[in-house]
Amino acid sequence: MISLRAAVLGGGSWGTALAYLLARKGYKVKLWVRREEVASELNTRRENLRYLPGVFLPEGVTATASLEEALKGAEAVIFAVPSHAFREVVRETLPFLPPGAYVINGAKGLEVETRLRLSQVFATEAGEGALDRYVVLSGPSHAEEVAREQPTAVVVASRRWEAAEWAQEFLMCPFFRVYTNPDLVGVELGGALKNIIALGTGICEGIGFGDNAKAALMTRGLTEIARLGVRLGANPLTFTGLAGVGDLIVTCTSRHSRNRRAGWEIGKGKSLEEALAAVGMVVEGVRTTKVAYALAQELGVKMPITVETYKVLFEGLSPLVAAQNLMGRARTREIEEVGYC
Ligand SMILES: NC(=O)C1=CN([C@@H]2O[C@H](COP(=O)(O)OP(=O)(O)OC[C@H]3O[C@@H](n4cnc5c(N)ncnc54)[C@H](OP(=O)(O)O)[C@@H]3O)[C@@H](O)[C@H]2O)C=CC1
Ligand SMILES: O=C(CO)COP(=O)(O)O
Repeated sequence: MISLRAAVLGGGSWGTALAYLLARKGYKVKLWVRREEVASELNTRRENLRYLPGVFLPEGVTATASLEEALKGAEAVIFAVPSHAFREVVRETLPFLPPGAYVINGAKGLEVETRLRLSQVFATEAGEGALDRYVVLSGPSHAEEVAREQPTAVVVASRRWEAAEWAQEFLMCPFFRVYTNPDLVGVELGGALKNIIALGTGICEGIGFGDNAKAALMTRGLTEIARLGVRLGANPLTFTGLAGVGDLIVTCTSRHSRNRRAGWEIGKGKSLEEALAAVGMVVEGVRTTKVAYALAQELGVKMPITVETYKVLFEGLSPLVAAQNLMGRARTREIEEVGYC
């Protein structure tokens, strides 16, 4: 077995699951968390009680609150912090990033203030050339299942094949199958935008609607994800893959999804703040809805589900009225690009 050194940044559910996976591959893993007391609890208990209870960390994982220590000698640095913390953590990481190390980002979101994808955020901090070693990891992969070695298939994308293939080899193991895709833009957008639809699906379930409504939201949601994605330069085929429909299915249907759960709480009548408190973990779709809503207005892209979700989250629109608004839209074709002969 090849013994590599990896730094995983972020001790939430995803960082903990990825640290578990890499240690099971025989790598030496440093798991960086921002608080000293959390690092020492992880090292003594060997369990992340708050974010991933019931999973025991293999011996190869050592937690630390020092970025310098985490990054020392790392061949790969895996970011698993929420997207709103990504720029700040990248900035703090850069002085210690070993030259030649690959950067793999597992976060699924967009930066609210700039509306940038996270690879663009990375490039603004680390320089454009650093993207040659930057890889995004996405696809249907709930931490709770990965860390229990349940079969999972994901996708890695980079602007350089060599970097994507390196990450593929680095991450792949019998319970974690990794595909490559050259479409960095599409893979990033698929992972971020599906969370909006998962919130919508959760709301719909919370209201008490059935499976027909859920399937309609997922299908029409995919249409608007692809519309915005293509407008931003993505390959439409990416949205038929793991980072598109794959992640959409899992996030809209899984009991593990925090986005779906937050939506469900809202559908049941909770405010956004109450729903987020009930979930107690990151709900990326809330910020992503803000960004996608702004991009849709600015670029003139039709995204009715995103617009109604935005109004429910931020303008106090009743979920029931949002559903009526969607059902009452003017009649239209399913595939606008295909005409009648
Ligand atoms: N969970 C999953 O199954 C998957 C998650 N993802 C993505 O991974 C990313 C991380 O999510 P996840 O692990 O689930 O989140 P969690 O809510 O489980 O944990 C968040 C973690 O981030 C830490 N954190 C929050 N703010 C900062 C900050 N400013 N600096 C450093 N650390 C910070 C928290 O630390 P503290 O406790 O100190 O606040 C906590 O350890 C998200 O973008 C998510 O979409 C992708 C695939 C699967
Ligand atoms: O992206 C995920 C699974 O692929 C995690 O989704 P949630 O953040 O909704 O739990």
